This record gives sequence, structure tokens and C-alpha cells, in this order.
Amino acid sequence: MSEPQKTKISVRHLDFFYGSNKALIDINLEIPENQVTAFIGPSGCGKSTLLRVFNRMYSLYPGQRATGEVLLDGENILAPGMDVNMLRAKIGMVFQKPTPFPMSIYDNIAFGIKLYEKLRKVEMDERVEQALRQAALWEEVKDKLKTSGLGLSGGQQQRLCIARAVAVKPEVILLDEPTSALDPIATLKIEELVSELQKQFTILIVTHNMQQAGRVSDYTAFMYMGEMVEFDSTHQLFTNPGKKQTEDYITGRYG
Ligand SMILES: Nc1ncnc2c1ncn2[C@@H]1O[C@H](COP(=O)(O)OP(=O)(O)OP(=O)(O)O)[C@@H](O)[C@H]1O
Repeated sequence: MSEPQKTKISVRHLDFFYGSNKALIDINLEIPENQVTAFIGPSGCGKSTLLRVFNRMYSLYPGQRATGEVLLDGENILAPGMDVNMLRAKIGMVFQKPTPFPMSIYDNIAFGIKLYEKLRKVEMDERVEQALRQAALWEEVKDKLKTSGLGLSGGQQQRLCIARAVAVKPEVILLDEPTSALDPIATLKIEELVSELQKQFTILIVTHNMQQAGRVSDYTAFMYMGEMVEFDSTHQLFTNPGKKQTEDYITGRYG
């Protein structure tokens, strides 16, 4: 039943440094397209650092650097000539804490679109609606689009951030522990949404929660102390891990 997966992102011999501190060590990884890949591992193992490499978020900070290659559809995004703004249009990100802008629900979505496209009012209205529908938020907010995004509940705010990310039509969405600040019901909604969005996007999710990785992801990467210990289908990794370190972690022996 399984067809060969097309690779969306290839990571080759990636090292990452915070100043002289090496936080990622020779990471190699092939991330399949239109699948959900989860990154798990104990606190400090480098999950968020790796995620932030994929949209060059780190290059905003002096002293942080990555070496090696990260190929997005074959193009090295670490190359010095890479257009970082274009890259961030292709690779959107949602953070752990919901971070709506202090503006209306409508403008939260329109803001990002305006950075990349010039749309007429009707087109913009359509795009905002489409993004909110994709984030399963439209029905809850359609009558209050002009009110502040900050007035929404935490779970709604996180879906607004997801809407904001999908509105610019990215190819990849990075989710950095997107449910850790949410209650179980809001968490479930985001998890359902991830499954839905995977039809259109390649999704990478960092999570502390192994049950969540098991529920939402097709592939799982287990990291430990800056190294990629094991990468496999989620089913295989959780039922028959190839490495003792993975087994110890998923059976709760450390972490
Ligand atoms: N801004 C920074 N400056 C220096 N070192 C950092 C910085 N951010 C992270 N590190 C270090 O890099 C390593 C990896 O951190 P990272 O946040 O990627 O881990 P993580 O697996 O995402 O952890 P957690 O699950 O706790 O969020 C850790 O040793 C951390 O101390």
C-alpha cells in the first residue's frame, strides 16, 4: 500500500552552534512531503533548534550559525544567497505560546498576505475566509472579524496563528509545541487540524508529548543530546524501536 514518499527536505551533515556551544551534531534526515513528522526527545536535546533551522529563524540572532546543508526541494536554504523572506513564505511557523498580533482577527491574517501579495479587497476577504476555514476557526469568528485577536481563547488564538501561517500558502508548516499552553479540548482540536492540513502541507511538529506524536504523526524523529538517534515511521519507532536509547525514552526510563 505504501508508495515511495517524495522527500521535501533533506538535512545533510547539519551542525548548529550557539557561539561555541554545539547544539546539533551531524544531523542527517529525509523529511517526506505531505506527511506529519514529529520531533521528540528529552528537554534540551535540540528539537526546537532544529526546527528553527528550517526557516533560518536563527539568523536573526548574532552568534548562532548552522553548517552543512538543508535542501528544500533540492535547494540549499543555508546558502548565503538564499532569500530569507521568500523562504519564510514557503516555510511558515507557529510557536508554543499563541502570538496573535495586537490587531483585529481580519488584520492578523491580512498582514502576512500583504507582505507578499497585492490583493484587491474582495480577494483579500476571500483569502482571509479561506485561511480561517482551513484553521477550523471561521464559524467561531465570522461575525467578529473586526475585533481584536487578543480577545480569543488560547486555543482559538493558536488556530488564528495557524490561519495566519496557512494564509500565505506555504509548503511547509513548522509547529513548535503548539499545544503545550492549551487545555485538552483545545489540544484535540489542533491535533485534528494537523491531520486535515497534512493533505496540503508538509508538517513538522516538535512535541514533548509522546502520545501526541503517536496520534498526529506519520514519521517520528527521536533526538538525544544534539544527535538524531532514530528516524522511522511513527508506528515502527513506537512499537519496535531500533535503538536502545529510543526504547528507554519511549518506555519512560528517562527524559
Ligand atoms: N539561545 C540560546 N543560547 C545558547 N544555548 C541555547 C540557546 N537556545 C538553546 N540553547 C541550548 O541548545 C540546546 C538545545 O536546546 P533546544 O531548545 O533546541 O532543545 P529542545 O529539545 O527544544 O528543548 P525543550 O524540549 O526543553 O524545548 C540546549 O543545550 C540549550 O541549552
